[in-house]
Amino acid sequence: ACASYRLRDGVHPLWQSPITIPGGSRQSPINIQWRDSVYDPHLKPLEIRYDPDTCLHMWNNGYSFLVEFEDTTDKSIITGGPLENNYRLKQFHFHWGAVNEWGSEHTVDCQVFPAELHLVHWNCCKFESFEEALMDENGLAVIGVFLKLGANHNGLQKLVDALPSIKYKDSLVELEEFDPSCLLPSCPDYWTYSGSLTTPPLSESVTWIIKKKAIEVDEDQLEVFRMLLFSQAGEDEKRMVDNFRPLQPIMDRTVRSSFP
Ligand SMILES: NS(=O)(=O)c1ccc(S(=O)(=O)NCc2cccs2)s1
Ligand SMILES: [Zn+2]
Repeated sequence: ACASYRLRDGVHPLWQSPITIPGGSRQSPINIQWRDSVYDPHLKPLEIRYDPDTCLHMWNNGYSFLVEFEDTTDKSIITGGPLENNYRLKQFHFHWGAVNEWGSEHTVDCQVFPAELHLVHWNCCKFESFEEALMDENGLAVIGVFLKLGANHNGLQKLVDALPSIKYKDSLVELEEFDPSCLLPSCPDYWTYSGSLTTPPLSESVTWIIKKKAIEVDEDQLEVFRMLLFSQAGEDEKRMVDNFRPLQPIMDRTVRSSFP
């Protein structure tokens, strides 16, 4: 197990609820032990087709900030990789720390990153809606991308510039087109495993696809994430930081890699 600054068991400050659920056998996030992952030569390349015109708005939901997409057509989908069907993009969001020393949800060989991006998709072949897909073990697919400190990320800056307008919980700002592909590393390599949502309802319905390569963002960009608030306008201000769930036990799961 990883030596961690993180809260292990008990109550997580973010949700004031137990952070492990009784009977959970495939909870997320987990530590990905590189040497324990198994190369699966049958894994296909992930196919990602996002249409920037499906971008709707960005809002602060009191856990993170999320960019939501119009998911009534197959305009923005992923397929291939470990997936049997097409999955429609619904939203993406981030998790980050109060400081650069931690913030990601998943870790690799116990290495934490300052932040992690999640692109959330639902199985539009088998279900009519995200809410329906949420209830099925193959209902959701989330792509995880680690953020590391480095150069300013030009594509991310467009979102960063709009964050001050959604400082408070439940605030929203319209976005014109945004192409989330700019937030993906060019390297196709990924790990994949069966897991769950990392916030309530913690549904065990997620095929996780964790990109091996991180994207670079600069410190100023992360500092703008940290000026968001968990709290609503008029409440006493609670900075939105450390919105990550502690590591969960891998139980009897195997992480597969798309690369040898
Ligand atoms: N971290 S994660 O990708 O496993 C998700 C947890 C809940 C999700 S949600 O799609 O139900 N939206 C609500 C949200 C809550 C927090 C950020 S978004 S996505
Ligand atoms: Zn997330």
